[in-house]
Amino acid sequence: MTDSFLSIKNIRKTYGSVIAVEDVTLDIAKGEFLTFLGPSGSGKSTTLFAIAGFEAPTSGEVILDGQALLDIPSHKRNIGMVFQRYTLFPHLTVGENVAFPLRVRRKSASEIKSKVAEMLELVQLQDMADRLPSQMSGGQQQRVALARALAYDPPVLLMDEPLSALDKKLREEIQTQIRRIHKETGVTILYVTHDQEEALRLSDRIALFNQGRIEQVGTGHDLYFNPATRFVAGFIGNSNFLEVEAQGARDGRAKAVFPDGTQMDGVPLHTDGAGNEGSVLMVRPEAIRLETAASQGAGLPIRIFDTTFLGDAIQVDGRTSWGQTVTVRAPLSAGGAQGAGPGDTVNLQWNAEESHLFSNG
Ligand SMILES: Nc1ncnc2c1ncn2[C@@H]1O[C@H](COP(=O)(O)OP(=O)(O)OP(=O)(O)O)[C@@H](O)[C@H]1O
Repeated sequence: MTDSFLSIKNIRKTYGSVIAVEDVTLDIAKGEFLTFLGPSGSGKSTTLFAIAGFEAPTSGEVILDGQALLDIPSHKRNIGMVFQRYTLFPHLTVGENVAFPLRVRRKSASEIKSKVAEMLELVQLQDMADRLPSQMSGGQQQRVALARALAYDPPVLLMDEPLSALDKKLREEIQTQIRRIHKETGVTILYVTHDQEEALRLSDRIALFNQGRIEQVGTGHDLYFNPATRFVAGFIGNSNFLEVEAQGARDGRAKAVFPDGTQMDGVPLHTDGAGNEGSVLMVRPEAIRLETAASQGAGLPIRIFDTTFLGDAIQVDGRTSWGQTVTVRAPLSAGGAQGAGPGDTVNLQWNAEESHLFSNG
């Protein structure tokens, strides 16, 4: 990305012998909504805290709008923050909470008044200015925290799992509000979550963390359809991983040869990250078509051991001749399981470019 607004360069953080963040480099555009997604302990919060100034990284640089941030103390970085635990001042009303950062910045009384009104309207809490935080629900408190963080028009807003304490329905409601507020204000947002659905719903781009590194950065679409590594393919959405040999690698593609001799040409080939042996072919359950043996279609034969009705689709679970389990999601609109059930053998087909080979060999 050429128009980098926030640059994170080679951030590394160690605690004694623990490597919390190994080496993170990332450019974020002005107005972008970028999410750090990844399993617990993968280094998301540590990276965010380095930008916030709560924890100095062991090495690396952070540049915001041309200015080096790491030598500036946290409270002078002018960055907005919203965290998991409600961090409102309990003895101040909602209005006073939102006014707080403006008072610290010595804004005039009239400016504070109009800004507080504007912010409460933005988070749709205009009728609650006089309440205390303890008189509000968790979701409302997080919206006040958001209003307070945005009150002084920070160039960047950092959010660390802000919705993880809320139930699913409330989370989805506030996600919709966060999207709207991002559109209306144009603020650059860095958001941390371990919930892939939340990341897909909110983000322009996602940086997927694993063991202190970013495995891939891209749109949700990129990560879902073009995963760069086995880890990305396994973390986002559902995938089948099948044992395979990759042969005749050429121009980023190879032939997949399964243990039963079934072959598929022209599968996109990726060199996988460290820690994985051999080769696997990854294919999504919904990318697979079923051919019943009667139609004599080619493909990878499996023996079905279970079918499940999912409403709009049938889930078909089967086993290859060498004992690997495969899951297929067969839409009813495309004929569902084609009349096949447990005990039947069917052939699986898919377009080569809708699968991926990950290989270290
Ligand atoms: N103060 C600390 N002392 C020692 N190790 C730490 C410290 N803070 C974090 N770590 C370790 O650094 C690694 C990264 O932690 P971090 O909190 O950044 O992960 P995360 O991806 O944000 O996880 P979560 O989703 O659980 O918050 C973890 O292994 C963690 O145990």
